[in-house]
Amino acid sequence: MAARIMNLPKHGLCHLMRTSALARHYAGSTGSASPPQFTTLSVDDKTGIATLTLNRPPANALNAAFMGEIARSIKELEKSKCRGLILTSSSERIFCAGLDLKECYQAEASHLQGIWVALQNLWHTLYSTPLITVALINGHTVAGGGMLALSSEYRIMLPNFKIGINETMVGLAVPMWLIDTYLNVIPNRRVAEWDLTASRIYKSEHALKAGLVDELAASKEQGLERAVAFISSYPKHSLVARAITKRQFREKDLKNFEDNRQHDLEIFLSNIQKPNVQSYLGEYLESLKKKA
Ligand SMILES: CC/C=C\C/C=C\C/C=C\CC/C=C/CC(=O)SCCNC(=O)CCNC(=O)[C@H](O)C(C)(C)COP(=O)(O)OP(=O)(O)OC[C@H]1O[C@@H](n2cnc3c(N)ncnc32)[C@H](O)[C@@H]1OP(=O)(O)O
Repeated sequence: MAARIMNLPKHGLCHLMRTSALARHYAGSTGSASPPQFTTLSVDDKTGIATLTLNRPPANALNAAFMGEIARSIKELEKSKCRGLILTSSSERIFCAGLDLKECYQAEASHLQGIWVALQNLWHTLYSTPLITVALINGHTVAGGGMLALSSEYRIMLPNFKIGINETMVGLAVPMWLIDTYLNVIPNRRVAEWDLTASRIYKSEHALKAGLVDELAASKEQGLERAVAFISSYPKHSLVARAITKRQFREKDLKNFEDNRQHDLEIFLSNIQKPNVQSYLGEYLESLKKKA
């Protein structure tokens, strides 16, 4: 396979687009269009499949710059001839630990707003992309990390890791757009309600049984092979119709989100700044440190 790192001359436009009008326009909603810091992107010339590797040690915790970078890469890939995207992690233990909680602790309102808007934009971009998306979950993925995995179309996970949405455990409600995303994967409302209210975290093997992930792979290499096989299973001639069909399935969720985007931001800002939530967040961060 002739994979290229960062340059996409045959498939076009990805990196040229960082300075194009579209990239500048997009930067308005996904953060500044500075060069990638926290991800690497490679595209296989033969298959047109891109692999975006999350690389923000130690936990791939999501801050605004990181989320903006992921969202911009997706938008750029949409403009190239890429057919599919594999999301994975450079870490051997953690796919993504969700929002960077250190940046949510005792932060200015404007900073918190930037984080939440970036999270909203990232969700919208990934959930609505016409690209065929696969999350290759080669480590733990919780909260915002669970969001990345669940917004993708297909999930391949390595054994012995954790996946789930644990927001109620950190004292906060799960937003409607994430409930809709969860239901798109686990349509059994009772199970979904139980999982999200109880902050249920699944081990890989149980996640497979529950339908939260689609396959387990023994290694990252095997997972990559399976991800390529999944994306390649869609014949080229079906891609446009496929993308329209995917969009139709997700349209209602996207519209609900757009209708409530501002309200969702206000709820987050109000909750995250509450003294009891901040105090709990401080303790939670200490507990993460003490584990080391
Ligand atoms: C307060 C919540 C804010 C808003 C939510 C409100 C509502 C919205 C609801 C849903 C929308 C979706 C968005 C959700 C918001 C979030 O994402 S909140 C994030 C919640 N995340 C977590 O609770 C994960 C915490 N981490 C872990 O459980 C474990 O680290 C993990 C299982 C991922 C990996 O375990 P392990 O391999 O043992 O690693 P360590 O625990 O040792 O961690 C390694 C280092 O990474 C640091 N770290 C881990 N997680 C975070 C994090 N989220 N932010 C910042 N830093 C993190 C950890 O401290 C270690 O650092 P060190 O090596 O000690 O320096």
